[in-house]
Amino acid sequence: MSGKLASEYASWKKLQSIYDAEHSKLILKDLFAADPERFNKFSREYVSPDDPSVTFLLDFSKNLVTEPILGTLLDLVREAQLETYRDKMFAGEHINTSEDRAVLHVALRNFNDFSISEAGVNEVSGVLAHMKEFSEAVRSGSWKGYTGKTINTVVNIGIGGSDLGPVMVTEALKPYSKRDLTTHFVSNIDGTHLAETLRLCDPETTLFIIASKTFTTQETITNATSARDWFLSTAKDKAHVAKHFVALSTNTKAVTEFGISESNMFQFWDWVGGRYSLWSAIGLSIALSIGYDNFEQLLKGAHGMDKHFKTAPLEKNLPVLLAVLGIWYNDFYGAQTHALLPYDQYLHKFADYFQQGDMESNGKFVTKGGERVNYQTGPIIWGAAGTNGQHSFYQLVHQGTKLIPADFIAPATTHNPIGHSKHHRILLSNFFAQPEALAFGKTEEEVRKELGPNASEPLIKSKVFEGNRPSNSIIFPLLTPSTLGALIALYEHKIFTQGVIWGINSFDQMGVELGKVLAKAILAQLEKPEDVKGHDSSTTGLIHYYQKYRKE
Ligand SMILES: O=P(O)(O)OC[C@H]1O[C@H](O)[C@@H](O)[C@@H](O)[C@@H]1O
Repeated sequence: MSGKLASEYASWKKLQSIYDAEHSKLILKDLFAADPERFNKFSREYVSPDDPSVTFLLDFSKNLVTEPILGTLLDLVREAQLETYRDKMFAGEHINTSEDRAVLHVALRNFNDFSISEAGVNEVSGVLAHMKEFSEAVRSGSWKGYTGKTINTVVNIGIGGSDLGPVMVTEALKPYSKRDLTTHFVSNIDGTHLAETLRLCDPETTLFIIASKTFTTQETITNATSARDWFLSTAKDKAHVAKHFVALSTNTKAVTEFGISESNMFQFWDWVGGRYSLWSAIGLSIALSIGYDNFEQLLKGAHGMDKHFKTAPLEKNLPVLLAVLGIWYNDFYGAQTHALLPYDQYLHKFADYFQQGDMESNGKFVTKGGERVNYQTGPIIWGAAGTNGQHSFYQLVHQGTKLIPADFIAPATTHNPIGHSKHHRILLSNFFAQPEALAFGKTEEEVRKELGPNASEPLIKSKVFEGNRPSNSIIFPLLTPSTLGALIALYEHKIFTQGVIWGINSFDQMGVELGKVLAKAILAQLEKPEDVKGHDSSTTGLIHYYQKYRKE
């Protein structure tokens, strides 16, 4: 972000020559054998500066790095002036240059430690107070529906950043949820998503949260309008909307035009990016589900990680370490993807969440200065909760032809210790075993020994695990709101660090625009075949086929 392409940095060039000269010699088995201190050197324990109970261990010793390589990766961070850009972000400078905006999700969870002067920042506590008051009223039953009944169902209507964060966190923190308040999330424009959700709802006891930063997103406004129609088909009187619809948005005008009064609107600001917005009013469904105090713990956990990111030296700075390890594989080893593999069912949406968080942030081929990069930027993020993935895609991770760096994430203690934690011990035995198998594999010699003299050559070859496949492991005591907050912020700052090194703007999302524009144009042509104009033959042919078979 210093105006240069990352590939022009001296440290980048040095990393390339190290990779060329040494990568064939970087064998995890040998690295561990040569240094009994490897785990101690390449692992760090995070303890929140605010609360010692918020802690986790990051073990990155099973990565294809040595101390000199890590040192050079950190030189790259220095050359890219990460610390300067980080401080600019925390100070509220407009680092989202294409949209001329500050990037201040850290201000949403700032408990007076950072002084930030940007319009709206002084309104954060007022919105939080509104969220507290409202969520407590709904949860206590004092907020009534239009027939005087207590609300027992919440439907969040939003998409992208106005959906994925709340979904992921309410799933992750289910043990803290009010079990008699059901939360649903409707995002897809496919009417099936809304229809199947409304089947589970009673208009007298359902609260709709319309979550949209812009309040212009086609999917959300269409779903919200249909939800309101469904509600009014029973409630009849428009005045009842006030008890059943609230909005989370930056766009007061559009919210009031939709028919939601300003008093039922929870504000946020243009310096909150959609994919960084779960900490804002967009988190209302989280506060409703787990209670405001737990929501505040989530914010506090993230704030502790913000302080760590802002003050820890680079070699101890966990987001920075994750970022440079990712760069090593993405830009030098040619890895295309990065897997997030939580061994915790509650985190089953974690990878989905960071698909947007990472790929919408760093999926860019142009630098902030407008130059096309000549290196890889954001990785493809994917993953699933363990152990399900083991019975699905791990075959390729272990024995496929691709290098797939992965983060294994697990709690030491489960919220559901059934069978005296028997399930959890089995789960964790897999959490420990998979990175071990990936790193150290199984040699041909070992396979031969195991199968005995009569085994066929093809069978022997098929059972060899080459190993040397890198991973990080993150383990923490228990998945609490504050620990989850810290984990999310860890990845947010990792993404920030990588974006700074690649010189791209991690905070705009121009790439989602073209499809939206084309869909609008096509929507107007769907009625009659003769209206279908201006497309290639493939698109025209597809639309004509649809027109032939559509029923309504
Ligand atoms: O909250 P909104 O304005 O409805 O936007 C929802 C989503 O729209 C687009 O896909 C992008 O801009 C996302 O970053 C955003 O999260």
